[in-house]
Amino acid sequence: MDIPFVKLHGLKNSYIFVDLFQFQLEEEMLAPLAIDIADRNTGIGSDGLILIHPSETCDVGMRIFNLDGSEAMNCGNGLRCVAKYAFENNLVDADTFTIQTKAGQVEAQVHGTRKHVHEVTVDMGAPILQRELIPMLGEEGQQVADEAFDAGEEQLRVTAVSMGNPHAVFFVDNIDNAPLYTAGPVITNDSRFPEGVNVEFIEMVSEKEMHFRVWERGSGVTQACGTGACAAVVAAILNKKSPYGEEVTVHLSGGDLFIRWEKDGSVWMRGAAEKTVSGTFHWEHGA
Ligand SMILES: N[C@@H](CCC[C@H](N)C(=O)O)C(=O)O
Repeated sequence: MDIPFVKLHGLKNSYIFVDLFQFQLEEEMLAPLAIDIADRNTGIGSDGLILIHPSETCDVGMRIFNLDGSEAMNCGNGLRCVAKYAFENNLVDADTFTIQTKAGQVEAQVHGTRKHVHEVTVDMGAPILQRELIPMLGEEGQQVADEAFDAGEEQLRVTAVSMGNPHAVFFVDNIDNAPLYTAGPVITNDSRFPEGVNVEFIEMVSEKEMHFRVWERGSGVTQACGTGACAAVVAAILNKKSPYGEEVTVHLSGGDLFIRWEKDGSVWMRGAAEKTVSGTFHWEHGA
């Protein structure tokens, strides 16, 4: 089977995109295709697969599969890439439009021209803070902010936030010493998070600036995570390290994102999206 694809990335968090406006895939193909196409040794190489599809409720729809073939409900960097692709390929009429995700609807505004969108702002909606909705086991009805968290060799404090997908945020004094490769793969599968969790380590530089590293559920260490950056800024505000309503610069391994959380309202994400490669993936297993 020959599958047309485009590779885009948001701050080097890269995905292979298949446009289902033009090409059809069967449901049972999606998880195995994600594993094969994203494989860095035998496939194209990326952090996962994203499908851009027609939607009955929004201008365009997005589905995201991690490197291990698991499907996630949301992807911030993916949303900016989908917005860039949709506008540059005339799938949408205006520079502001809606995108359907499995976590709900968001609104994106592209910055640039039909030939080249360089930046996208997304209204990511309100964060979900109630423990059982993240979901995280424990006493229901409460927020999880600065709670003691036994991670085996590490005694940490967690703030848990869902941006449609679950995030466990840990503040550290020095990002270079964060236990990303040791605690990351353990916490992501911790039974206190029944659906797994994305794990973020944050060093605050000032009220409006932070360093960020992530171990993503289903993909491992990536260069950036858009929903993770949103969750990190929400966590900083819940812990009174940052103010409501002000843009916070998040320094990720792959570049910067600009995040703002309005009190009792939406989280706004602004950042780059770039296209690098396009072509046809000849998928032996799909033949
Ligand atoms: N990189 C993404 C998040 C992708 C999904 C995540 N690994 C999950 O399983 O929830 C982003 O930019 O938000």
